[in-house]
Amino acid sequence: MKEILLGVNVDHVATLRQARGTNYPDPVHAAAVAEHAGADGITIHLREDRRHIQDRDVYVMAKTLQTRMNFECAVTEEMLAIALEIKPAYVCLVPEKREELTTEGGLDVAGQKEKLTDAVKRLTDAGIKVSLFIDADKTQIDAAKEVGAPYIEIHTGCYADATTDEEQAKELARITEGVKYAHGKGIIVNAGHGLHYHNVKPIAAIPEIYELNIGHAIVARAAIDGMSKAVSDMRKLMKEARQGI
Ligand SMILES: CC(=O)[C@@H](O)[C@H](O)COP(=O)(O)O
Ligand SMILES: NCC(=O)COP(=O)(O)O
Repeated sequence: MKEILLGVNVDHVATLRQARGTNYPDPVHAAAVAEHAGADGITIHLREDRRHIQDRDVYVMAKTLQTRMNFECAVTEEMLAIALEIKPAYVCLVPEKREELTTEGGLDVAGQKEKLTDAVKRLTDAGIKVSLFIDADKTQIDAAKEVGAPYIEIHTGCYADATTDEEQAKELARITEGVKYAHGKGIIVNAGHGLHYHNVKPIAAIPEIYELNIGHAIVARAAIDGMSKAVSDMRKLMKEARQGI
């Protein structure tokens, strides 16, 4: 069965740095260690409120990453200008609310097709592969196809936040159906948000998923075991899931 790729999100290395306004820990350093440990790519989310990743981190990583950058950002002129300047391999357009603790849901593509068609075209014309961070919802998947996005990233937050086995099974079924529906339409399907060492395998086992973007849980594990082991342990779980172990 095809290997599933791992994008390591280093946002929360920057959260620890911002907590004290120091210059350590450096997400640039963390990204290099994650790449050495086998990460297939590095994801960073430059939020409008700069609560964790800073502009400096983006510009430095644009020069130092050995794998590839998945630049997550809101659909604003400010962020599109930065993306068009650094030209990362990937841009993932995500919804953002300043008051949110973390990303709460998927982008409403269906409700802003014209704006997203324009953003996707501008980024694609610059040679950037565009992904849309959406819920496992057929209307949103159809809209993603309509606006020309070659990739989507299915939001796995409700699956991760489920409080009962029944709810988690229902969310897994919903994600699985959405992944297969999108794949059937020729979209390359990633997934992420809230995945950790005890819930990743059922998602990684979905054969049509191309890549998982995982951050908070890896950074948390790195605080105990180090980034290298945190990344290699996650990759091992994902590989086992694909092998049906
Ligand atoms: C879009 C997504 O799921 C992640 O990038 C998530 O946003 C991590 O960053 P926060 O924890 O700041 O939301
Ligand atoms: N798009 C998901 C991501 O980049 C990481 O989300 P999380 O693992 O930090 O919840």
